[in-house]
Amino acid sequence: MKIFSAEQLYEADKTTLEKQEITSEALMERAGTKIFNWLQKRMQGAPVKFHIFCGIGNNGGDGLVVGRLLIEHGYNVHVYVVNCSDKRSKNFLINYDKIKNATKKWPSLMKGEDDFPQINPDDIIVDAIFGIGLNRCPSGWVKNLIQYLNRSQAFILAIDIPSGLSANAPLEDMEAVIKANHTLTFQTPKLSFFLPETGVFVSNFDVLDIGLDLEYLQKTEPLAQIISKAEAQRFYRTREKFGHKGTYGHTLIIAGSYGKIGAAVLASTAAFRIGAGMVTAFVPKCGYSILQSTVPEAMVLTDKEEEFLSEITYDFEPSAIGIGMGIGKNEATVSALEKLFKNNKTPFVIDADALNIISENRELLKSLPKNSVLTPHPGELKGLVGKWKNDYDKLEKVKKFSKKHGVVVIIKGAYTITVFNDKLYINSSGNPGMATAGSGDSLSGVVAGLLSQGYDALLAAVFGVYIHGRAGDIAAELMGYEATMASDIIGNLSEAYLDLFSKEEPQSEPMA
Ligand SMILES: NC(=O)C1=CN([C@@H]2O[C@H](COP(=O)(O)OP(=O)(O)OC[C@H]3O[C@@H](n4cnc5c(N)ncnc54)[C@H](O)[C@@H]3O)[C@@H](O)[C@H]2O)[C@@H](O)CC1
Ligand SMILES: Nc1ncnc2c1ncn2[C@@H]1O[C@H](COP(=O)(O)OP(=O)(O)O)[C@@H](O)[C@H]1O
Ligand SMILES: [K+]
Repeated sequence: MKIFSAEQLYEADKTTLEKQEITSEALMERAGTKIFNWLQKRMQGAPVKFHIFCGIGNNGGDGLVVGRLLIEHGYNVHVYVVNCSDKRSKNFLINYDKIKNATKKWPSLMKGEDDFPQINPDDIIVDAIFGIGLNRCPSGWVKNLIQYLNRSQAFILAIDIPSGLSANAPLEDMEAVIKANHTLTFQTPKLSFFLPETGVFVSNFDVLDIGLDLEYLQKTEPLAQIISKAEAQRFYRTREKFGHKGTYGHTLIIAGSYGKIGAAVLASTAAFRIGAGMVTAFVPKCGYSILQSTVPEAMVLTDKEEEFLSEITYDFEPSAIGIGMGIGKNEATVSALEKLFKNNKTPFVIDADALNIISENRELLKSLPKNSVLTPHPGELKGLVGKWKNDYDKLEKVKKFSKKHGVVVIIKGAYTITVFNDKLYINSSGNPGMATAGSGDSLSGVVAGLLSQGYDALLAAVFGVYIHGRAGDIAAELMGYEATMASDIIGNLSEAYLDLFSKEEPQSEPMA
């Protein structure tokens, strides 16, 4: 699924009106009806009280449509106009008249704090104050209203986007945003939903298809692409009947130091489970018997040093190298890394301490093999690209870094984002149960294992992140978030593969 900017959505809106020969009023009715149907399906006429807060633009117009439809179906509804300006939009005004014709209970005009209504914790708030047309931070009594609604404990359903949040621009005032319990967004989710600073205001969301022009949506280059099952299915490469272990490559995992040999175990196992034909682990001497007994399928090479890596030598041609997990930052390791980078054209996955070493020895950036996949968590990323002002600034910095060094960067976290040049791929799988030691090591093994099977760097990154997250989801379904450990994620890579082509259970009946 594509993510479009607010500007592109306005353009899509315009194209839709022209091509479908409908009025903007009809499109708003369509959008409001979708919201109403969503609510009706869940509420089934329940006598709960709805408070609908409408701004004076088209987001407010949507709120008025929802209010009218709820009233017509007998719900207990109170509609408020958050009257922050006289510049009401045309479709707001049309729907303001329509709601006045539908009920004697006209919307209340709010002009300040004195007009704030009483809201009980078991009421429902519909937030239609601002949509994607937000052009400045909410301030004054409108900001106070937003805070008042957030404090109410009532369930907040945001229309299109929580009011105060921009679709694709940074947040200026954290205190002036609706903290929605659920958001119903039109046509495509907005970029802000997926970034840690702004995503917290959205929590859950559903996308409602309002039938914007398909051709426009298909041909327009999006801000970002969401990777879910449908995309992952397209990336998957089938195993050949006459394939042999050589066909699926030989992954070299260079990892571990004294006390952190587990990182090598996890990455090597993950590389096998994702389908690498062979795996060799290169570890300090102290890792030898650990590797041989925990991953008997792997071959093991050891450094001359007992506790850390100092000279990386091997006598075969790996098809991919995963390096850095748990290696520490010993001086000897730094020069071993430098030599390895300079003398290699093998596809690399670079993780953890290898990233920290690069950050602290910037000249290493020059010998970074092109098309490497870098897998930083936020702390490691800061070392690579410097501090950022906000999440949007972070994305720009990473795009620049990716372009300059010709590498793929996986920004790990909830909604891991893979960046290649100026393209963004947002992962949809994964869960907070994966916030556990070693889950990053297993991701590095997964991506290295895919590279060695011939997936190119970008595909290995994007597909690997999806499958890893899906394995984490399946693990968490079985064990719960808290109990999930990195080895459970690896153990469920098999299920994640099988799930890729399993028939989807129907999740809900089609909307009325
Ligand atoms: N583009 C589309 O495809 C569709 C959009 N629709 C709705 O239209 C919305 C966008 O409508 P609009 O462009 O009218 O914009 P909004 O309704 O989001 O708000 C814009 C209005 O609020 C004012 N405003 C913005 N920020 C403010 C602030 N901080 N304090 C006070 N006033 C502020 C603006 O000056 C303008 O008058 C969408 O979010 C969606 O809900 C739907 O009706 C259906 C189709
Ligand atoms: N809240 C979350 N939701 C989804 N995925 C998460 C979440 N927290 C962590 N993850 C995933 O878990 C992995 C953690 O990696 P990392 O921090 O490097 O762990 P470690 O260094 O301990 O191996 C990443 O793939 C990340 O995307
Ligand atoms: K809103």
